[in-house]
Amino acid sequence: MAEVIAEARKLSKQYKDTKALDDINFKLKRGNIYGLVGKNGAGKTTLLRILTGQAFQTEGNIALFGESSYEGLSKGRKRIGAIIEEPGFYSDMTAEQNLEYYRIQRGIPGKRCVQEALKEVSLLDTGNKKFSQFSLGMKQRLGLALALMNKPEILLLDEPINGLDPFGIVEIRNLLLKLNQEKKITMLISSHILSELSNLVTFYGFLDQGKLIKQLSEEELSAECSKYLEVKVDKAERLAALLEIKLGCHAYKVTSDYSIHIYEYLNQPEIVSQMAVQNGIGLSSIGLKEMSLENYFMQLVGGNVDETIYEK
Ligand SMILES: Nc1ncnc2c1ncn2[C@@H]1O[C@H](COP(=O)(O)OP(=O)(O)OP(=O)(O)O)[C@@H](O)[C@H]1O
Repeated sequence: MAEVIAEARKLSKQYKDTKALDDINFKLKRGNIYGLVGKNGAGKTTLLRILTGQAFQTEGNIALFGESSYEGLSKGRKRIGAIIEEPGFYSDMTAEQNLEYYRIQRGIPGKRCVQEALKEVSLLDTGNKKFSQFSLGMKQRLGLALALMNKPEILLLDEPINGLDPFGIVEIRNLLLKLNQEKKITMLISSHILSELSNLVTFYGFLDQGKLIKQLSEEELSAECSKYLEVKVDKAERLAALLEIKLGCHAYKVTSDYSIHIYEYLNQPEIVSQMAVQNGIGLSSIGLKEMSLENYFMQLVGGNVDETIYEK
């Protein structure tokens, strides 16, 4: 079992009129890339800010590396790198000059860490180029270099992919994967776009109006978003019984009295429809459906959309 290196227990944060976090329980395990997904205002930044000590909870507590005392948290925070707000880089300074400025300001000993961090994010060769001449992707990577300077074990990244073009998204995603796999850095990454995190995240938490409404692994999410036959009938329970008895099929989910999702026979819906009709079940429709990541998210946080591939 992987070690829990950051944890929130019954964590709430009340701003004057807003409950930004409401009874959050979550665990970040070593080696994981945890994706925190929620619409704007869901509370993602607030959670990250509490972990870094930039904000304080009104109820509950947090633990870092198993420690929840004031001293323990201060020590733990030295092992974290974070990009929560856009770091204020100087536009007329180079990548190296900007990092050197922050190195001194933060009291990080040894100049070498600047070059090492720039190397990690492939910005060593930017030479005299000023920050103002950087692409958005380069600016994001410099932010990441800043967060890497203290050789963190955990990276907390607030919307690191926001605003990037598709090329920039792939670049940052690959970089984060490399840091996770080669440097064994555990990550907590927030986003308001679920699909941005795919191919990157190992565990998801969905935050809505301050509540962590669902947590699941990448495999579980893929299974929930897989293709299925949606069958609308007059008696879903009876169809379920027939699926088991007549077809030996257990891969189904009854979603209402009149609807059932079947994860087999995707290319042979007629097997299901014939069996239903032959056994006196009223069939009103059968169609192949697939839940996209964004639609899954919408369904969780209030919308209700899905995609039909074909309808019979
Ligand atoms: N300093 C503050 N004072 C009052 N309310 C705040 C403060 N910071 C955040 N909030 C409120 O708390 C709620 C959660 O905000 P938070 O920034 O954590 O959400 P978020 O999911 O990160 O969204 P976004 O991506 O838009 O930043 C919002 O309703 C926000 O308006």
